[in-house]
Amino acid sequence: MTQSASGRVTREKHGHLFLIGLDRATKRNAFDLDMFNDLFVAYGEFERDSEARVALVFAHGEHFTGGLDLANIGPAFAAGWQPPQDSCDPFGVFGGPRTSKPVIVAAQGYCFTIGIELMLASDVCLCSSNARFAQMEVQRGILPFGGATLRLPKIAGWGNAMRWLLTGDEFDAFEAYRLGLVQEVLASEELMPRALQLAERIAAQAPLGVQATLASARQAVAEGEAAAIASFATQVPALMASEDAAEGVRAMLERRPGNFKGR
Ligand SMILES: CC(C)(COP(=O)([O-])OP(=O)(O)OC[C@H]1O[C@@H](n2cnc3c(N)ncnc32)[C@H](O)[C@@H]1OP(=O)(O)O)[C@@H](O)C(=O)NCCC(=O)NCCSC(=O)C[C@@H](O)C[N+](C)(C)C
Repeated sequence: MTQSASGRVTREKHGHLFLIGLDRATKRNAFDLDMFNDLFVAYGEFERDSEARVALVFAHGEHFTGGLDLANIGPAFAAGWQPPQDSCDPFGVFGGPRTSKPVIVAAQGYCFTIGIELMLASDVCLCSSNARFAQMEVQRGILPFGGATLRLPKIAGWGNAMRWLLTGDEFDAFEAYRLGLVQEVLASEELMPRALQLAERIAAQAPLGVQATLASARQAVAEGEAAAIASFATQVPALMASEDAAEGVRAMLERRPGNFKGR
């Protein structure tokens, strides 16, 4: 396991998995500027790591995050914060590229504001049954500018999103499931084993196919179906000509799992 420059974000590799851990547990993993920057850097490392196929973001300690450490980070935003060099944007709203590979989030305990927004920008999210969520910016005199206004109405529907965005009230794991924010609710001790299992399952699939699937779905959501359909013209021939597509056919005929290389 390696630590980020500030010691706030751990990185660990398990085969094709890239584990990113929020590590400021004594402060309920509240994001100060160092931690915020380090998360961007960790996503950049994941993106550039040719062996890493899936990232799993989790939190050390009992809570995912208590949100932004406003006193520390507020001035940086007021001064026009810019992403660190060679980083990727975990939220997809702060500038810089997003990672092209899938990200799974496993959350427990408090999962406030930026924690929800990290989930909304990720691909599959799990939480433990003790998780508590709140997008509480309106209680702090600001708005959720980390993606919740863009994405929660899309996944949860207008009224469901406004119920929580306009009050900042807390909601529980089962409401998060109903809203579509998380795909599974688990007992605390099952959270990480299940998240790892799911990450392994995705990592075992053909990487180029996984990334193309993600890119196509993202494009359809952001730019509409016509744009995503137009991209098939380049995506499909490139994938069909890949070594992994040939291996996929061989594996099917030989009735065995594919052994994919990502090329
Ligand atoms: C999370 C919490 C419910 C936990 O309560 P607890 O009783 O279990 O623990 P605690 O004693 O309150 O906290 C433990 C330590 O953790 C610190 N801490 C907890 N949350 C923090 C936070 N958000 N910022 C800084 N420190 C925070 C506490 O100050 C404290 O530090 P200390 O031991 O040195 O006194 C409680 O601490 C709390 O309400 N924290 C504040 C939550 C909050 O207001 N978060 C900011 C919301 S606004 C926000 O996130 C901005 C966001 O919109 C930006 N973006 C759009 C980009 C996402």
